[in-house]
Amino acid sequence: MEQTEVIKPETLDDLIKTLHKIFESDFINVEEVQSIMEAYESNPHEWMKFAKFDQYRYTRNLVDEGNDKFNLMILCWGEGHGSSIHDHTDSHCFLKLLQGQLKETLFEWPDQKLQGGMLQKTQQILLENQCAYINDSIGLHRVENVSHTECAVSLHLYSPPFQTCQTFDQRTGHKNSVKMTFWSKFGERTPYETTISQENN
Ligand SMILES: N[C@@H](CS(=O)O)C(=O)O
Ligand SMILES: [Fe+2]
Repeated sequence: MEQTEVIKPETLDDLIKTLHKIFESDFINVEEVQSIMEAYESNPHEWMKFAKFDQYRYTRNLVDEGNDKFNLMILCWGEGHGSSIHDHTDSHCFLKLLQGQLKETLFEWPDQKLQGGMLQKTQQILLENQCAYINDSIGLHRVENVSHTECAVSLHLYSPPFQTCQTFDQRTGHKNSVKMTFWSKFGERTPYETTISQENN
C-alpha cells in the first residue's frame, strides 16, 4: 500500500491543510491519517479559541468542515465527564489528545442473547498527542475523562461527516438514535435553540 512520508505539521492550520489534501482522494489510508494527527504537537495557543467548556457535560466544537469530506472538531471534557456507549455511523473516527488524558473502553456490538450486560473488549488510557482510531467494524466505545482534577481536550476527525449516532444501554444493549450538536462553530458559541438536544453524554 502506498504510504506517503509523514511530514510533521508545525501548526494546527498546517495539520488542517494537510488533512484537506489527504481527503481529496476517495481512498483513505487510516495509518497515514493517524500518523499525521499524532505528529502534530499540541500547542494550546493554536486551539484555545475552539476549546469551550460546559459545567455539566463534554462539548463538541466544530473547527473545520473539511470540504464536506470530513468534520474536524475539538471536544472539551470537564472532570468526570464521559460519553455514553455509541457507534460512529459507518464513518472513520480519529481521536487525538490535545490536553490531559481520556479513557477509551471498547465494547462489542450487542447481540440477541445478551446476558449480564454488553461485552467489554479492551480499555486504554490515551495520553497527550496520541491518536486513536475506531469505526463500526471495530466496535463501539465509551470515552471518559476519569480525572477529578484535570480537564481534557481532544481533536476528532470524522469522515464522512455525520449528525446522528446510536447510543447503547450497557445493561440491556438497547439502542437509541441521537442527534449530535455543536456547542460552538469556528470559535463562536452556537445559538441556544440548536444545542438543546445533545444526548450522547
Ligand atoms: N464520538 C463522540 C466522542 S467520543 O470521544 O467518543 C462524539 O463525537 O461526540
Ligand atoms: Fe466516539
